Amino acid sequence: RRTDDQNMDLGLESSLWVGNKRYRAVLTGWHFKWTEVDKKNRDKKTVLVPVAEVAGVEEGRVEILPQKSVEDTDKDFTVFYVKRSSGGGSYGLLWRLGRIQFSCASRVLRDQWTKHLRAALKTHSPLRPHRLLVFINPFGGKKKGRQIYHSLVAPLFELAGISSHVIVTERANQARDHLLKKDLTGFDGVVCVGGDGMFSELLHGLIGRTQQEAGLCENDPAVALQPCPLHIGIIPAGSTDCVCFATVGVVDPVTSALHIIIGDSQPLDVCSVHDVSAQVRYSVSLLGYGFYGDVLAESEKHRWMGPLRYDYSGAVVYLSNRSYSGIVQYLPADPLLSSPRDKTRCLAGCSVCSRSTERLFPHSSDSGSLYSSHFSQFSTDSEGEWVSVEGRFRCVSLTCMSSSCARSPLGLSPSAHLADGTGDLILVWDTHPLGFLKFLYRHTSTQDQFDLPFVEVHRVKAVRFSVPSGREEQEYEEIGGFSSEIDEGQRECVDTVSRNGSQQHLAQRAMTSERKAATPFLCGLCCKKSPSVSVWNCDGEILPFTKIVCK
Ligand SMILES: Nc1ncnc2c1ncn2[C@@H]1O[C@H](COP(=O)(O)OP(=O)(O)OP(=O)(O)O)[C@@H](O)[C@H]1O
Ligand SMILES: CCCCCCCCCCCCC/C=C/[C@@H](O)[C@H](CO)NC(=O)CCCCC
Ligand SMILES: [Ca+2]
Repeated sequence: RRTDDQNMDLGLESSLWVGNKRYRAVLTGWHFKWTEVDKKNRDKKTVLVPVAEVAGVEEGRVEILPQKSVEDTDKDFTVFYVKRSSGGGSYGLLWRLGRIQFSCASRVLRDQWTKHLRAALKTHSPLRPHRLLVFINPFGGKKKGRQIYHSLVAPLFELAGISSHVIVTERANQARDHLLKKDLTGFDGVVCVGGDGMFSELLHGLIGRTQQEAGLCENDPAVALQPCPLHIGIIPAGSTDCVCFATVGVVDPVTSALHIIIGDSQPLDVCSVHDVSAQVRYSVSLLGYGFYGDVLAESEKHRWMGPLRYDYSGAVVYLSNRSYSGIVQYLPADPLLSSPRDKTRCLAGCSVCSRSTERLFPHSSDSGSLYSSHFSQFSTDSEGEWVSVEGRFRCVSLTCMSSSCARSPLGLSPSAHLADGTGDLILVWDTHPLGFLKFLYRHTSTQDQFDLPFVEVHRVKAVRFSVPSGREEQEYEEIGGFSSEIDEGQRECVDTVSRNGSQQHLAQRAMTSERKAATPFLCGLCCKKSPSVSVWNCDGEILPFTKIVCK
């Protein structure tokens, strides 16, 4: 890194006026600051803005939002920058467009300021995008995607000198297909205006395109995937917007637009989900079987309700009181490095994530080989020991990030990291309805949802899931409250660790007294037929297969 002294060629210092107040403005390369000076030449308040957070510099007195207006005066210039707002209890995560209009003593000085500021921007913000491909889903969330983009985002992109090619989608998967097939030359990034489903389309399109160009078959679980050269920007306009919330910290189109403008980026863990034979799917937030799969399947019938469909379907599925048999195998991550029960939160500059590259790819020097060495560890099962559990579950969830969203401000796994190469596997064993309600309710508060006797959480590198043989074909089974069949299921639950191919029995799970006490209550709720197999919810999309291998 160069120091400020070495950057004095970009520096500038002079008096400037804002209205009738005099300021001393200083540009040092990395920073632009202005200090009000009183009549006795004493310094008052200083505002310091990193050059990397300057969104744009305009000649004249300019306003952008809510509408653009320009007063073309030849001694004035306007600087737009990222201003952290404490609104909504988000402690500076909410960003607004700050604006200051300066007057100079002469036009020459004004031109010097605009020239120096723009040069500093080029030098100190080299990762800013110049050309973006924007996909708008006009039907996501509350169907406001187009309005959000045109009124809040496009003016900011224009200010920042970004040219955008906008496509309003006319069908599902259009954005994915475009990324897979069309010419992407000249674009520095892609943007989705929509929800998690739209993000997922772009993710699949970009990963697929990158593998195609590298001549790789992404459906082959043994293939080492190539990293994607393009970044994805998310303008939230969906129902859950979990990827946006968990990465940016707030769901706010202006904040997201500003992150895109200044070239911010956040690496993300992506989980590949393979069927036995069919196409691979990718997940970054929730891969969920049981409750979350059922909620999604139910909610698809009520899309017309908009974001409310999840609340309605959540209640319907909760009342149907289902649990499912399953065999879960997982490869634990190194417990010395982090744990899903620690109290860390993964934010920008997270120490676990900043060391993750080194840890995951210890012998590599460039990103191409980094990825190869990462995935080669999964092609052989030599690293670590697979743990196997079998029984009846309310839900089995795998999340690569916290998956926080407005419904669940701390998320499915509050201390999950965004880019540490691991996911958190949450096993919720069958329990009585009130116990499960307690588990769900804790997602909405700061209470630990893992501190319950029927919940387990494991930080993992890979997971396999299947249903016990015979179950796939069996479409319905009689549940009849906590019937003898469920007790049977409980007795089935065994934890095993496979060591050198041999299965070592660890524990027999017993039905807790809490569960037994709830049995009569349950009978009233669920004496009806229920499917024996659930579906997988993969970031809000239903997977057409049950048996999966994830890494
Ligand atoms: N023009 C379109 N018509 C119909 N469906 C579309 C169109 N464009 C995109 N889609 C699909 O709509 C689905 C849902 O979109 P999106 O994720 O934007 O909103 P959402 O489901 O309301 O929000 P969230 O995913 O955050 O819950 C996506 O899976 C996407 O493939
Ligand atoms: C008594 C109060 C009970 C309240 C229960 C709240 C539980 C909330 C947990 C929320 C977890 C969201 C995980 C994110 C998943 C997204 O990838 C996915 C796509 O947008 N959303 C859903 O599948 C939508 C899934 C919605 C589930 C409700
Ligand atoms: Ca992770």
